[in-house]
Amino acid sequence: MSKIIVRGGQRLSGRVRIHGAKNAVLPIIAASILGTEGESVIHDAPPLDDVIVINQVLESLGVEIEYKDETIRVNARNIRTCEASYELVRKMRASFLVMGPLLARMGQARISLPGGCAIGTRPIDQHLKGFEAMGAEIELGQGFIEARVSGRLKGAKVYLDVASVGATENIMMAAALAEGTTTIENAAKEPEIVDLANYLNAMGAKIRGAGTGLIRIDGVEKLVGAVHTVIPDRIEAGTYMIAAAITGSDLYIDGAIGDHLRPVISKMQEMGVHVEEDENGLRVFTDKPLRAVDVKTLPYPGFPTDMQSQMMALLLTADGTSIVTETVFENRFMHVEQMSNMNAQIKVDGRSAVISGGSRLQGAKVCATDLRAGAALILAALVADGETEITGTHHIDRGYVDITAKLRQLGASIERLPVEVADYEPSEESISIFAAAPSLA
Ligand SMILES: CC(=O)N[C@H]1[C@@H](OP(=O)(O)OP(=O)(O)OC[C@H]2O[C@@H](n3ccc(=O)[nH]c3=O)[C@H](O)[C@@H]2O)O[C@H](CO)[C@@H](O)[C@@H]1O
Ligand SMILES: C=C(OP(=O)(O)O)C(=O)O
Repeated sequence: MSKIIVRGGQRLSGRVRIHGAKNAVLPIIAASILGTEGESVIHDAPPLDDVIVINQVLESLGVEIEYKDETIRVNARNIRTCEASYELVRKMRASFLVMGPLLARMGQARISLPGGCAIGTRPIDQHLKGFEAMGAEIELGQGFIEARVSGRLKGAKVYLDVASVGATENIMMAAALAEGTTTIENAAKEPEIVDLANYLNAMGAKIRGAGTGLIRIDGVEKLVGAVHTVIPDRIEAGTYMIAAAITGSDLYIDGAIGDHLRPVISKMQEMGVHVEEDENGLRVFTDKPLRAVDVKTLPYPGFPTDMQSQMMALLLTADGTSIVTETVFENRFMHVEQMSNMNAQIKVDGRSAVISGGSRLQGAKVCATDLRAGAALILAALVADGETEITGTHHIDRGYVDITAKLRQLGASIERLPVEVADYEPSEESISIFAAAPSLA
């Protein structure tokens, strides 16, 4: 266990390299299960705890994985079991993404319930609705979800009640090997969906419309290993864009794709931040005090919920009052209490938070309650007076490669220290993102 110590007040400068996207590589690794022949080679796989966990899930199924220098080689010719254990699935919700590929290839899958998490209940009803529409029988019991189909899954018309990223991915992977055509209406449009579809198509799938609300998948009989390079992480890029703006610095975000970050760029420009785009990345800098703006999270291409807490950190430094409305997850304001310990002036009213900008942030002892909350606390700490100590760093390690080293190299005063178990409050278990009861509703 470790804690991160930040001493605020340093200007940053230079360039920071953006790693491959966590939320793209996880479904891509899950999809590699579908390759009955050949090897998949996945480049730019970021060295993150979540990537290690999904690799372990695949290995537990009998898939051979080699992970070296940000490249993963997958040989999925032999699947030994169709059951993903509680021990692994509890570590990471996205493990549930192996359900679609296993069901399509093996005709059965038994996965531990992924459960809710700190940011909301996170049901999986839309995933299951899609599998059922394709002919699967679903049984729930003893903390497991079991899905079976005799013969192949059948193509079906699936309308998603919510444009769920995970359900779109799981159904798309299952449909790739189904008999006949599947359409997903009200599909999620995130760039990570497009990246997954590109990988599946390289494996031999026939998917059209990924990135729009209507995806059409003509099922094929066989998929084979393929070579793929994962897209850059737009949320990691957005986090460093805010690091530049909050510290009044000038940074080059190497590898960021402007098109994937349109809502973040627009909001930051509305605040008075300068963003210059070229083919290799983005330059972000400020030359005047920032203005307050209102932000509402929405599915892509709306403002990403995964950038909400970092944006809130930036709004704390703006002139005036901002309102942030979270519409994607019902409980994603846990950073507010931690930020309040740093003298942030924020009032939460249901799904909205009213942020009074301009009060000086003070260093404090705070806890990362989830991944992006942790990133936002680091950002706030970069401009706080004095020292901030952040625990709960295992959440941050799920989604940011070497965040302390990257920020230090840009000029931040930041270090990671080991933490004595006795000093660690609240306990890792009690803030576990998997603590809440599972929900299917
Ligand atoms: C690994 C990964 O890619 N994680 C991302 C993914 O999570 P994830 O795929 O879990 O998020 P979803 O898009 O599924 O969730 C969006 C909303 O839909 C609801 N819902 C979802 C599924 C379902 O069957 N029923 C249902 O009601 C959820 O409770 C939530 O309110 O998209 C989220 C929304 O952009 C991001 O915050 C996560 O970083
Ligand atoms: C919520 C996130 O991830 P996950 O869906 O893996 O919990 C995130 O990346 O911010």
